[in-house]
Amino acid sequence: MTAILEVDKLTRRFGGLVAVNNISFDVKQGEILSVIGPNGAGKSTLFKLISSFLSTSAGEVRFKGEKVSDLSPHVVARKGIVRTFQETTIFRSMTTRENIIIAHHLRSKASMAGYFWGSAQARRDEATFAKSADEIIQFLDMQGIADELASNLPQGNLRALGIAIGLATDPEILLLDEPFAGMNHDETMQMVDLVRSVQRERGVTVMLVEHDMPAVMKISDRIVVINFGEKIAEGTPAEIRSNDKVIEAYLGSEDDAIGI
Ligand SMILES: Nc1ncnc2c1ncn2[C@@H]1O[C@H](COP(=O)(O)OP(=O)(O)OP(=O)(O)O)[C@@H](O)[C@H]1O
Repeated sequence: MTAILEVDKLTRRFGGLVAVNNISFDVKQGEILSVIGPNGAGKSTLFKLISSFLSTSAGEVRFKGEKVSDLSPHVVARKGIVRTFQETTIFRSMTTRENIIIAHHLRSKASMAGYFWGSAQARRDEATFAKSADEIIQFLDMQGIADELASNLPQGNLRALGIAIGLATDPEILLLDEPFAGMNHDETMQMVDLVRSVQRERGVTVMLVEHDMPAVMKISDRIVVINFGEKIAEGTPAEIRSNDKVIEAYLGSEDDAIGI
């Protein structure tokens, strides 16, 4: 598999603190790659650098060979690197379907003025977006909550809506920030299946940051482990599970053991 994303000697400092220190790894087209590490290891900072929500101190990120670090976040998102947050921006007073339709505007061809005046392009986009939203709703099996207000949805459904919103922007790489946080076992396993189907059936490359080790071990093709801002290991779940440096990093940390 070829690399779709290259993280090359990436560094980010906050004053005297080096939150991400000279980290390099590749993300292969179509894989699910998890980034793990104890609390404060630098995972969120790494994600923010990849999605350009933070500027780099040194090094760069390349998407299909082109440097994307230090561009503005919306430019990076339009190129196809889309980050969903723990609490993705969901309009609570809108329905599931309306939220997904709105999210499509990131890839809209019409200008804002076009929307205001109801241009032909804007009308074409609206029809396309509504059709695509229904297709995403079907794909994620959300028909039962399509017309429900987001404010009425339980946590698990909101998380799935976050993925739906991500898909609406037609991503090539989806960055998921703690997709299983706060979920019980059954909800987590449903979410694991959902993310797997996004990868398998829609060909989306997925990167995720997560603390839930059993879920990480189940879902990941490969795992990158960071500690104190540095990469300490990279490999398959089986390799990571038995890696001495990883076990040592997790011993005495607040996180659960590596899930052996
Ligand atoms: N904006 C900031 N200004 C100063 N320090 C920061 C900033 N953001 C993160 N840090 C520091 O950088 C280090 C890495 O933080 P980061 O949030 O990336 O870790 P993490 O691995 O995501 O942690 P967690 O698992 O607890 O979410 C921490 O010491 C944190 O306090």
